[in-house]
Amino acid sequence: MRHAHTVEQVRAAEAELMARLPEGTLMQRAATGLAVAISNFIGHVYGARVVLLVGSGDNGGDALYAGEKLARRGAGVIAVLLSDKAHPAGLAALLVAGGRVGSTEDIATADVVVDGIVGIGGRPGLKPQALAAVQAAEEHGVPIVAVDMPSGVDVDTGETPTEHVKAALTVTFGTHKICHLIDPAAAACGPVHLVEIGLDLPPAGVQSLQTADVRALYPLPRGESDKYSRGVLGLIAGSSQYPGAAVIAATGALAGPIGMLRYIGPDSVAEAVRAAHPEVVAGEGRVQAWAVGSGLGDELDVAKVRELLDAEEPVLLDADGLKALDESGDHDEVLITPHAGELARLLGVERTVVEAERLKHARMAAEQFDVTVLLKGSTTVIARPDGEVRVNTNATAWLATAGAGDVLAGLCGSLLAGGLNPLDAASVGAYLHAAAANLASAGGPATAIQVAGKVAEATRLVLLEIDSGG
Ligand SMILES: NC(=O)C1=CN([C@@H]2O[C@H](COP(=O)(O)OP(=O)(O)OC[C@H]3O[C@@H](n4cnc5c(N)ncnc54)[C@H](O)[C@@H]3O)[C@@H](O)[C@H]2O)[C@@H](O)CC1
Ligand SMILES: [K+]
Repeated sequence: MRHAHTVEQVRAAEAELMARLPEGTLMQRAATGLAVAISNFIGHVYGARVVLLVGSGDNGGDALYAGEKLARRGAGVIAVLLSDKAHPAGLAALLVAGGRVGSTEDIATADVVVDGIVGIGGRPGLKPQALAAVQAAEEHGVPIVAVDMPSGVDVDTGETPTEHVKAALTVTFGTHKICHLIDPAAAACGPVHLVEIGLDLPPAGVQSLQTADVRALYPLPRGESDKYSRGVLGLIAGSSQYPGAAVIAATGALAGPIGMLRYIGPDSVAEAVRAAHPEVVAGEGRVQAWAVGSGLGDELDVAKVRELLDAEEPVLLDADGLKALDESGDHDEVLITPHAGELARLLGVERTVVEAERLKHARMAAEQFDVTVLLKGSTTVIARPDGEVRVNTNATAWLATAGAGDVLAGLCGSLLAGGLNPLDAASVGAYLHAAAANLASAGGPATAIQVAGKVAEATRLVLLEIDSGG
């Protein structure tokens, strides 16, 4: 599990640890890890040209001490001081090691720029001198390694209301922060490298499943399992307008853990589903969970969906089905899978607002409708009504293709029917969906059906303990 803590949690853990260690120990741990990560990033140290952007806080201190270590190994290190309060001991150490103070002009010929402008003490945005330095790096194509996080992002929300650094690598300390996992800030981090500094942290409110977590949660068939005990999913999807959605959702569902899929919908669509998957049973019967909504268009039967929402079986509500959701009733076992536009409609706000503040709106909808929300996007945010959040960060941008959401709905529905609770079904489903997309895409385009076709292989790799980069 990858954990992301709030600034307040990190500060408390740091204070507790600092009280037990000699002064400066934590910063030395951070700076040592940072220097190693920078040297790995540029591939050589001797003769490398490193420019540090140094703000007024300890984030700048980390950069200065890392610069000192690189200078001792023969790098040419130049500090651009963005404040007259740059960490005095760190600056002295850099100068003793042979580094020097320079200006924004030095950026043009640098191999790497180190962003020590602000860390967890920073407010969103960049002041003019910092912005000019960052723009110089961008203009000259010099990669930026961010210390702790790209300066200018909102650390605790992942929002980027104004100018911020776009890093090629982020080196963070002790734990991940929320901005590393939630877009749009996550997209500005590049790969995130975690340096352990020994913090003792409380449970995190935002987490991200890794391969081992998915393996531990996945519902496995047992020796005595039959098609019913493995779980039966009822699928209500597709319409004369969008028959393909039913076929694609069924493909996603059958790639999950269920023993049987029942399809309920117009005869012509049922025929298409059974032509693609002869094993599907058409018509009502006992199910362990429902997946409702993909491609229903205006054939949505609101009364029927509300009846299902009020019944005991877990329900996944997708796409057009979301129009049947209201705030009344007990929705403990309901999982909704909107994209930003659908969530915006549910909450009565603009889509752009949801895209800019994804964590906030996923949590808001979860609380307001008393459901688990899976907000689709480049990073998928899954929020429970009690505020617990899981994030899936590994999707390829090639997954933004028609029908991909139907695959996800079928797969998550299948996991619900297999016995997972909505939070686990959503997070395992999002992980395997992204892993399947990575296999299907392999760096190029892929259709939704091709993604669905790779879910079984992605699952096999997870169960065999092979990290497929999902
Ligand atoms: N506290 C610790 O034990 C450790 C801290 N570490 C580093 O220390 C950082 C936190 O240091 P600080 O608490 O000093 O905070 P920062 O280094 O984030 O800097 C805060 C300072 O920047 C100013 N500031 C805020 N927003 C700004 C903006 N947008 N533009 C320009 N200036 C702005 C504030 O007035 C404040 O003086 C961490 O992110 C991490 O890099 C690491 O060394 C690990 C150990
Ligand atoms: K930074």
